[in-house]
Amino acid sequence: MTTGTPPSAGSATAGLRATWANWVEEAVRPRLRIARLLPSGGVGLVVFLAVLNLVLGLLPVAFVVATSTLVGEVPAAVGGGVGSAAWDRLTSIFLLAAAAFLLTQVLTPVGNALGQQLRRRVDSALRDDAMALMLRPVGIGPLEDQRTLDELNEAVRAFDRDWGTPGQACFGMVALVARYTRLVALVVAIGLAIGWPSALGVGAAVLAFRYGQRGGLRKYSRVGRDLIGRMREIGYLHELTMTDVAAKEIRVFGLTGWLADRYAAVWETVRNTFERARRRVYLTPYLVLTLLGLLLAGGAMVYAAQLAATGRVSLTALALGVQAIVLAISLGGYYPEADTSTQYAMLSLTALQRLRDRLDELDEGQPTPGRAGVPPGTPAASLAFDRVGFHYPDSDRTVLDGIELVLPAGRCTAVVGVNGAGKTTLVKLLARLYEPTSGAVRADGVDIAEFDPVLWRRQVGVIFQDFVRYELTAAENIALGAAHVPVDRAVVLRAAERAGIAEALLALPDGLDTPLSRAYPGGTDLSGGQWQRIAIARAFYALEAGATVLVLDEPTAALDVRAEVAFFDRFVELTRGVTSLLISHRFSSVRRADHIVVVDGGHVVERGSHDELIAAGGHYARLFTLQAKRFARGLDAEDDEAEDDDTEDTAAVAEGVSR
Ligand SMILES: Nc1ncnc2c1ncn2[C@@H]1O[C@H](COP(=O)(O)OP(=O)(O)OP(=O)(O)O)[C@@H](O)[C@H]1O
Repeated sequence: MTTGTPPSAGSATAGLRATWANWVEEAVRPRLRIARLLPSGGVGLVVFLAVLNLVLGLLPVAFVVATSTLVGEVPAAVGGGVGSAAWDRLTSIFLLAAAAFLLTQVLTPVGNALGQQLRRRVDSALRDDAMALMLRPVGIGPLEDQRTLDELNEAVRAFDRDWGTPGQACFGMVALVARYTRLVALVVAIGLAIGWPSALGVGAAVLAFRYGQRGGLRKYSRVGRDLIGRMREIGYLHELTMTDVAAKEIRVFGLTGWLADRYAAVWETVRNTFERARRRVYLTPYLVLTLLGLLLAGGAMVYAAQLAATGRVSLTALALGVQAIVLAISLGGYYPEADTSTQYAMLSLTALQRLRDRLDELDEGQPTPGRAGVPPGTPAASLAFDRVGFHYPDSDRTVLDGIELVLPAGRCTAVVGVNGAGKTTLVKLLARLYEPTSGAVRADGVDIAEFDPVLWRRQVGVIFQDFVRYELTAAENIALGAAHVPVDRAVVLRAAERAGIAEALLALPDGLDTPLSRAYPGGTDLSGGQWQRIAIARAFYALEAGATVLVLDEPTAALDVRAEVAFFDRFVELTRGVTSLLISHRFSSVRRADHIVVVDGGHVVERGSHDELIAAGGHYARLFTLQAKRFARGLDAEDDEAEDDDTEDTAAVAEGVSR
């Protein structure tokens, strides 16, 4: 025998509580979020639209009341004849009904046009908000965090289409004033005409229909959320097929059939899941609620007919009751102006809120906007990584482990190390895209965290390995190295010359003004190596605009071997007096640097000049010799396929590395 409270009672209460909490979370809070957006559409416009919708809600009811009264007045008017008081009353009521009808026809498009204005204003304000939100982090940690990117993806989906936007949901919310005002007025009309039990029954039937409709839509949208991974895969496969990026490889490897099959299979899974969900979510509730609604509305109709048959209601009351019931029941369906857009907007706004929460959560440990200015000429003595330790957020792996590294001002320091050694991470810390987890980066002894990041970054010209190929003109691509100063064409040209790309750019159809994308009229695309030179020119432009530190992360990865040797031969010359940092995993490329640092396992394992390091016979010497031998044998995997005149280039490198 069991004793105590039956487990079912407690679990039923807990279940109810969970359902309630879930409903508040999914249906109430998101609606409040939509409501909070309304003021951004303009308070005056919102109030005007609300009043307009109130009127639009009442006009059809006025029409029904007028036509019902008209029906009741007909016998007396016909009896009295034209010119009688009853006839005049009939005419006046007819005019009233006509006015209600015409006003509805005139005001509905006005409401729609103003509603669109509300939609545009709200969407534009929200888009600006979302943009500001993503530009808010001083560092890039949040932008490299997958959860943040997922939330962002979900939030901006609302802006990627022109339906179902939060602005449209605001319009829909105001339009609901018309729907529900009409429902209340019709229930009152039914109550007055044929009695309150019928009125409440019809009102309940309409609300039950509405609940079924909206609840179904809510549950259905959950299916979409559960399928987000599949939808992402569809988007990815679509992009693979429809863009030129993967076109070569797909054909060379014969992947077209595989891609088409996979695309079809994922779509089929998604379609089947939605189909099953549609049946589950809509069919049973639809049948139950329709039955309930028909019973209640039918009951009210039958009751009205009985009243009429026994002479307990007037002709006017009967006409009013029947018309009001029919009109009210028509309010029990889907509201195209509100329902779908509200549901999608609720999902987007909830995702936007989660994005905000996630960014707040990630704020801890992120670079903060320091206030101090950067003294002119910094660094005058050195830039130093002072026992810097670092691991990426959400990762326990130590990338830098108390690293000590000094970049003497005005000299060229090279950091070399194998893939994954942490070289790019050093650059991210130097540019304050992340904050060290321990230790500090110091410029002339001052922790750079104290500087205003915007001012500090103007001081540092950085070109990353994955630099951006802006779909802008060649001149703009270079001048973006210092967007805070007006574009100087002479400087652009000089930077292009230093990077060895000026001649190629001037030969383009519009010279420096040629858009570097085939997506624009007169535009052209460049080769990988030419793009890399554009990026290098951007860094030179930053130097001309006042930057004192130059950081190039794998600047020659896309250059051919001969060009790489030539670039490094000139680089030290061109940047004399600049504090420069060259990052490379190719040991042979940095031998001309004043100072070479070898990073491995989060530590500096060796430092010195090329000759000193070779003489030391350590890590650097071993890897340098290994790579030089590979060059000499023409086996360097990164280069051997790039060359037309392979032998000549290999000789150039072999010569370069052994000089
Ligand atoms: N955003 C990130 N989140 C988590 N781990 C990261 C992130 N970026 C890099 N890492 C990890 O940090 C380590 C160091 O990466 P980093 O890019 O600094 O290496 P690297 O020396 O520049 O390599 P390569 O020569 O291949 O460019 C690697 O193990 C990498 O996987």
